[in-house]
Amino acid sequence: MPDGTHSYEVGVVGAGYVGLTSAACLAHLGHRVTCVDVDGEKVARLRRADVPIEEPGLPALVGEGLGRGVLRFSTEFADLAGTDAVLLCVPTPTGDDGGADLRAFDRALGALARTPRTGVVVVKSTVPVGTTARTQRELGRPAVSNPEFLREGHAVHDFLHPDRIVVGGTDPAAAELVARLYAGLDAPVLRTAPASAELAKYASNAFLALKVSYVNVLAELCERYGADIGEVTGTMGRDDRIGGAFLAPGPGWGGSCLPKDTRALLRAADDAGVDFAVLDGAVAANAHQRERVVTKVREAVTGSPHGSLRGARVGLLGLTFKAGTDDVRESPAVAVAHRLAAAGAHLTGYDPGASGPVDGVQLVDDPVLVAKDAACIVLLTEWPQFRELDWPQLAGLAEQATVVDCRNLLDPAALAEAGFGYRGLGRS
Ligand SMILES: NC(=O)c1ccc[n+]([C@@H]2O[C@H](COP(=O)([O-])OP(=O)(O)OC[C@H]3O[C@@H](n4cnc5c(N)ncnc54)[C@H](O)[C@@H]3O)[C@@H](O)[C@H]2O)c1
Ligand SMILES: O=c1ccn([C@@H]2O[C@H](COP(=O)(O)OP(=O)(O)O[C@H]3O[C@H](CO)[C@@H](O)[C@H](O)[C@H]3O)[C@@H](O)[C@H]2O)c(=O)[nH]1
Repeated sequence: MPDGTHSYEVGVVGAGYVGLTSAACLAHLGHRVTCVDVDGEKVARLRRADVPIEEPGLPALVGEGLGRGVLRFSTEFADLAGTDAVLLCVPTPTGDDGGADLRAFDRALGALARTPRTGVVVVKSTVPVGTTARTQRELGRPAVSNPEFLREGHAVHDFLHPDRIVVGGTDPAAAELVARLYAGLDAPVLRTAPASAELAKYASNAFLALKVSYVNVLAELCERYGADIGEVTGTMGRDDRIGGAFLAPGPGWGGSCLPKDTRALLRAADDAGVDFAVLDGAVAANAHQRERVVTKVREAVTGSPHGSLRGARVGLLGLTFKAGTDDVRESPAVAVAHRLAAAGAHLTGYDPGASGPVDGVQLVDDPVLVAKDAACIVLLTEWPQFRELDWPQLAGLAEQATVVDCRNLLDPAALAEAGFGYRGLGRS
């Protein structure tokens, strides 16, 4: 262990993006970690160091932990007995009323209640305000809110190099123990009330959503007034108060977190009788953005924003919700695909990482093939390799097609030279 740090017995519940990353990284930081998941098949794979998700650096860390005997996987909560702290990293998806569905979380709490000697309960799942206090009451042992801010595709890096570590607890000894789990990291530890920690997580994700919606509407304005979105955001981003990140227009924000957390925050605001119209607006703008992409495809194929796509061949580049992940949960690319399919288009799609089939899309294993007989190619995910495609070769397969570049990834001049029409977002 590095100087000033202590090795703990740590339990992790849930071996997904957050749980598996936390387990492997905490083992790397010198703790002894037991990770429990209800999915027996996943646990069996992990015991063989076979990591089921695409995250750079994660297979190496899992292999390292298993090899050193400081990381183990189990389906049994009983194996968490004797731990100093247990991190809850189970899903909290959207429920029927838009708020967080806490059924998996409550099942994990029930199992933990029946497991002796499991120390501090660390709430890492994103949960509504009050959940950590309720956990402490129900289990009769200290609970601490410790929200996670890692991004998919950068999970290991973000876990090991966080901007901040939030520790929200009312029991000083428990909060101190949680802070010490991360003693090997160079990051400020923010001690807060549990409610503040819980709300800060939702507030951060909703603010990111707001920022992207803002820029997507700006891109539409740029098109109307002949301005260039890259020049506009380049200017905005130089202002430290605004910051240059999260200013890239796209087909809308998606993924497993921003949409569900925005809905949960709106539900919480509604329950509290607080008008959060600014966030309602961001959600509406996000739905509009998908329609805007479909309208661009109609224009590209028929010359009219209202033209029919029935029978039109459309090629899709990218299906994941962003580049660098295999995750298609709430992917805007998939949402656009479903709208195009409903409008009668025949869809071919390619993605270098997507983890499964997408309804209505015929998947091909070579990106060039999406161009075959296509009237339009829609670039939906910003995989950098799409820039390097042999665009003249694609143009040869597609007769007089237009590329709708929903990530402003490509060079319009190079595409024109290859023989493609080009439409980006907020650029001419
Ligand atoms: N994915 C992210 O980038 C991210 C980042 C920060 C926070 N979060 C939050 O972290 C939580 C987990 O998200 P995730 O993306 O890691 O989920 P995930 O779906 O990738 O993984 C969750 C895992 O929990 C397991 N599980 C479900 N119920 C269980 C139970 N009762 N006992 C034991 N295991 C159980 C599942 O089998 C699954 O392997 C959510 O609250 C999410 O909002 C996610
Ligand atoms: O300038 C931008 C930045 C992002 N996006 C889109 O916004 C969505 C979300 O992207 P990102 O935030 O990178 O994805 P996640 O991996 O889901 O990470 C978010 O959600 C996690 C789960 O809560 C948090 O931990 C992270 O801090 C938070 O960034 C994706 O569809 C992106 O394509 C844009 O369109 N333009």
